[in-house]
Amino acid sequence: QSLPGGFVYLHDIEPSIIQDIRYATSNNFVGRPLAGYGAGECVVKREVGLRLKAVQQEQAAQNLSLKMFDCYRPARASLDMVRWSQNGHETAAERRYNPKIPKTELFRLGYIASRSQHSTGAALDLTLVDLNADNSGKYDPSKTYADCTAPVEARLPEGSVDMGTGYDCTDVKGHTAAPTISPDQRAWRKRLVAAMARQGFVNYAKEWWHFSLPGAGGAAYDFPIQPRRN
Ligand SMILES: C[C@@H](N)C(=O)N[C@H](C)C(=O)O
Ligand SMILES: [Zn+2]
Repeated sequence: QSLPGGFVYLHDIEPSIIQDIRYATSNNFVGRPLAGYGAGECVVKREVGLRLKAVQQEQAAQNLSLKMFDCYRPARASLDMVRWSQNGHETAAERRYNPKIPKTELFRLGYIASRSQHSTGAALDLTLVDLNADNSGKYDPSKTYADCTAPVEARLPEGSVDMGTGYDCTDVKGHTAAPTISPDQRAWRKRLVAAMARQGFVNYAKEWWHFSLPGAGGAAYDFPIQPRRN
């Protein structure tokens, strides 16, 4: 199954990496699947995939795994995010992701890009999973969770280590060097940043979960993400 532009399915390179591609589901800040996400599959440039495999192999020795939240993002999905930010209303469920900042400000403040590096295949959103921990908590759309800056027990469950905020928490607490997190949370962030850096990935200071591989990008793509064939 060939993809355009040298993209591959991460599962075909390293199936042990956990994938929870949130923009293919309703469990994200928009509250519905985004345009172009026809399947919850992490699609990456081959070089990016090989480096993720190396990170995964190193972490597996400590009983940890990477968990991908977003990989290649079709350009139409970013335009969908722009339209969402301008739709004139904000729900309580949406504000769980941006409790202090109106959604109309998220682009200007750099939390979402209208032309994202994700569309070039050079950017990734991810976290770490402790394979020894109880990761059984599942997101329940009928539940009212606390916002993404709340203690982990009160936030929506993500089945991953406690990084101090949930994924896509557009808040100063989500900044990688935020001073308001606990020593354990800081240690997890440092661990992820260091592991990714050893394979050349660079973290984005405003989002502990967002990394890019300098030089891996190039043109932005808009092909939809489709189910992987076995
Ligand atoms: C929206 C968030 N997950 C993200 O990836 N932000 C960066 C800035 C982007 O949109 O490229
Ligand atoms: Zn990102």
